[in-house]
Amino acid sequence: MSQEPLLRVEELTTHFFTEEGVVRAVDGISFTVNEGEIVGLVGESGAGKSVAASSLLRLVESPGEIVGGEVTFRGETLFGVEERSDGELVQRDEMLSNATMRERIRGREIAIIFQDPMESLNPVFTVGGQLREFIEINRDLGADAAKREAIDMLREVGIPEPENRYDDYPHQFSGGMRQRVLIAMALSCEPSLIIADEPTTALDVTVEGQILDLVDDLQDKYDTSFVWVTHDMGVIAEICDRVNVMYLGEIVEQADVEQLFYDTKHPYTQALLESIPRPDETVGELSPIEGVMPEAINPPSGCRFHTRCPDAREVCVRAHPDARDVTEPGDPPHRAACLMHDAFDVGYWDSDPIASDAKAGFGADLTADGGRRRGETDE
Ligand SMILES: Nc1ncnc2c1ncn2[C@@H]1O[C@H](COP(=O)(O)OP(=O)(O)OP(=O)(O)O)[C@@H](O)[C@H]1O
Ligand code: NI
Repeated sequence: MSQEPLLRVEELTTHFFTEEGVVRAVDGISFTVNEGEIVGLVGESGAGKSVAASSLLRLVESPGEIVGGEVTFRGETLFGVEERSDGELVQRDEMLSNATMRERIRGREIAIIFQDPMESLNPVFTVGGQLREFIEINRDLGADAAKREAIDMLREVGIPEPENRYDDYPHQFSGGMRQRVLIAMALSCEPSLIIADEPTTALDVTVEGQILDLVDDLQDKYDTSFVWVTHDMGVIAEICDRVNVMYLGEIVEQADVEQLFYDTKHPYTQALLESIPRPDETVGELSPIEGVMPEAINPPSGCRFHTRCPDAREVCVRAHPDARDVTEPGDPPHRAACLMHDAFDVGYWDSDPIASDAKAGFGADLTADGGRRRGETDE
């Protein structure tokens, strides 16, 4: 596509300056979102997904700071720094002001939905009242028109009898219903982009499935683009068009969902895929990822995944792979940051394999399911 993407993220870098050291939460990530696309950001806990999501809207709080890179939305600069001749990083002139971000971008053009609806809904006000007020403020509608719109939106996201539920308080709604309310709120200003940070993670699978179906339908209807944050490859498979796999602040693989699942180019993606049930495999083949993700304060040298990678070789300890083009002929663009690909040409195949946590089984009891090792899964 030659068209400028809706959202373009280049080398975005967000660090936390803590007493223990600098946490490199997001360390130079680049990706795009085109009109009408659902783009996934997937990785384990601590990978940097949430920090990346909030960085897009400049919502990072101290001691965190966006220290590099660029974010543009429809060609406008949401964030951008440049290096002055004396080496100092300064904000670019065209970067939108805080007031513009607050008044025009956030909520209106780009909405964000968080995992916990109770953080976004005020428990002392009614659900309908909050939705109405949000619509009044952001769409310059009068109270009556905003109320009608609020009820329509509640109906749209599948709240039964919305006129009757309008005056209920958040605690009178189930978790799934509250999440639907947040989706209604996000959609009510007809934004071009919605950033969703694990909005279905706290829900049971049935309700999660219903919400993902709803998002799919609404996306078709409104042509809204999404950045969808999740740690769950199953969710990625269900709704995403393109996917970015994150590990320790970096994007290690980037591809269309089809290629990511069936022509996987990074061992970390492979490991994530092996840890979820797939319709084409039996449950017995499930294996949790070995080891725990290291700290982002002091990431491993070379490839950050080498300490857990089943394919790690000596060269992986030394050479840091930036993502490169590994697209197969005839396929859509595919990038991966793994030294085993020809694109890197660092002598991976001549390098000696090393023992990683994965091979030693070390740290296996720290995996989410309480320590089954590769090959020990239930039949
Ligand atoms: N306020 C903070 N101060 C210091 N470090 C932080 C802060 N917030 C996040 N981090 C660190 O940034 C890194 C990325 O965190 P982030 O919340 O983005 O991970 P995530 O991928 O969203 O994980 P999860 O799936 O658990 O939500 C982690 O190492 C985390 O400890
Ligand atoms: Ni998160």
